[in-house]
Amino acid sequence: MDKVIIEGLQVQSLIGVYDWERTARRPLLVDVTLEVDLAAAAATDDVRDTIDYASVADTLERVALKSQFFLLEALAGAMLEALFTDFAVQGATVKLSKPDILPNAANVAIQLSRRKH
Ligand SMILES: Nc1nc2c(c(=O)[nH]1)N=C([C@H](O)[C@@H](O)CO)CN2
Repeated sequence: MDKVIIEGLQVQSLIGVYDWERTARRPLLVDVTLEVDLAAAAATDDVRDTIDYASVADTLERVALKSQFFLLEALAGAMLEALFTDFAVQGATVKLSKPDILPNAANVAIQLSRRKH
């Protein structure tokens, strides 16, 4: 299956389990892969025949900004829901990274994948 991919998209969200995390939004990084048939766009060279990755980025930024989840899993789930609502995708994977949160780790992340049923 063809894919539309965004890597390292920075979004802002109020997120975290602990009180000290719930006073201000923090930056998160999103990697997203959308499963979509790109044959038409490859043939027509027309952005109207594909999924515009700028619109995908807008959706992800909006979901992150308006939410106040405790867990990365819940935010990733909300992002997947919005992606399936806003775009004609067959499947999607969202990886959410929370950099600089564990002193002895380069990164922490969760990844959720869903397919259209
Ligand atoms: N699987 C997860 N584990 C943890 C999360 C999370 O979102 N998913 N979050 C936290 C805290 O909020 C963390 O950011 C601070 O230690 C802990 N574990």
